[in-house]
Amino acid sequence: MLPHRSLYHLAKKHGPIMSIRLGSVPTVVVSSPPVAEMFLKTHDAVFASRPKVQVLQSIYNGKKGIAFTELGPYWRSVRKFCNQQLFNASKIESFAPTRKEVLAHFIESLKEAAVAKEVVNISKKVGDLNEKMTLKMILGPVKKYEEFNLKELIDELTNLAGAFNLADFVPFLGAFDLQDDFVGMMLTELNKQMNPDGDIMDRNSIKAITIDMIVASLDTSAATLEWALSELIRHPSVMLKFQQELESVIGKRMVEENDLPKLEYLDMVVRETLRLHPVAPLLVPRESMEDIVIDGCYIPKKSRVLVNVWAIGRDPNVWSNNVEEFSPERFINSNIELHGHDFELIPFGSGRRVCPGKKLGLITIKLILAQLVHCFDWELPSGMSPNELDMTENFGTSLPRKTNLCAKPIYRM
Ligand code: HEM
Repeated sequence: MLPHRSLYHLAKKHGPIMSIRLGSVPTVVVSSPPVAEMFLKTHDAVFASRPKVQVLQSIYNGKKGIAFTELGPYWRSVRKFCNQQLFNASKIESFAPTRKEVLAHFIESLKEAAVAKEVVNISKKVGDLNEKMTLKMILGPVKKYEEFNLKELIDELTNLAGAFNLADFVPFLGAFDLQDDFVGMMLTELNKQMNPDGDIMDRNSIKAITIDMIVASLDTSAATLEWALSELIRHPSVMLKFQQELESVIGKRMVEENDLPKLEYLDMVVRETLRLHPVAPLLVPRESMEDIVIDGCYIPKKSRVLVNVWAIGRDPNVWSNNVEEFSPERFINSNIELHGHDFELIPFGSGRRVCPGKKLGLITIKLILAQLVHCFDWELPSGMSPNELDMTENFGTSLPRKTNLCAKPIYRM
């Protein structure tokens, strides 16, 4: 059984704070919204660090990225820099034309598949599309990455992490040929903010941060998209309601990014998808920075903390008894949002380490999903009925479907 599922069943028996040992590491598992709030809000400062991941030490050649870096001046500088340079609203907005162009090509290729009555591997296609959109934004106008199957390399890297050797990796990254001006500018800015006695940033630090960013963004958005479309295919009445919203708000044209705030049902579909299928089911592990007692439970310094958001999304005290049912309607008149302040629904985490790519991820997911559903009906192959669709999860760096989602697009515009 996958870890988030085993821990969910254990929590039902032992409660929302469980202390377990993973090897020699004391580990605390959090499984309810009020307890998550205590860890990620009330005592966020104590739990905002990350444990050292041995494998990454060698992958990153002793350099640090952002996602697995301990709390301290280095992480603060990198996070501030990324927020300013990549995640601020105007930067995200400035890449809207790129997203539009890449998506238009994608829809054209699906239209061709529809004419040829072909079954499409949606998981793969959507993964490729998301990769193109994200890399153009993170790496900028760098051409060379297109020569590599980066996704495959990263998958291999994360799967074989134990056996991975950076000696092979650095030359490959060198081929990105990150422009000297860009790297130089980043280094000057970052080193300006560093504590003089602390780490010094160099080209390999930038590579570590860049890789972190790519790994954090690719699988997460792609897995969310394939779950969303799987649930829509399994629930034709939800699909229909969503298509009706698109028809009435958009009409017979492509969806634009500035339409997204008007699509309320889309927003509910995405919230419901992330409730049932949080792609980081245990968030990214935290580490406590001092001894602390929470709810009568003593937690020693350097304990690992796992927040089971998969279990929180199935808490019957919050979501009533139909927790396993995909029902976007549960969000009608609900004020449970994805901002990270409502602990009933925290697929992006919360507090200091909350996902900085949340806004970008949600725009990408909503735009692609709306377009796929507005332009096409989807039919499962070989006469398979919607309730026969396999929904098994596969545990990896994220929580994707075990089998690829394949379906036949039928153009409907
Ligand atoms: C569906 C999309 C996404 C989901 C569900 C997701 C989820 C998460 C989660 C759960 C965390 C850990 C939060 C915590 O510890 O409280 C995280 C961290 C992170 N995410 Fe995302 N993410 C998504 C998309 C993205 C995108 C598109 C990017 C970048 C372009 C990104 C970059 C990062 C980074 C850099 C971190 C580490 C932050 C830190 O440790 O300071 N994520 N994400």
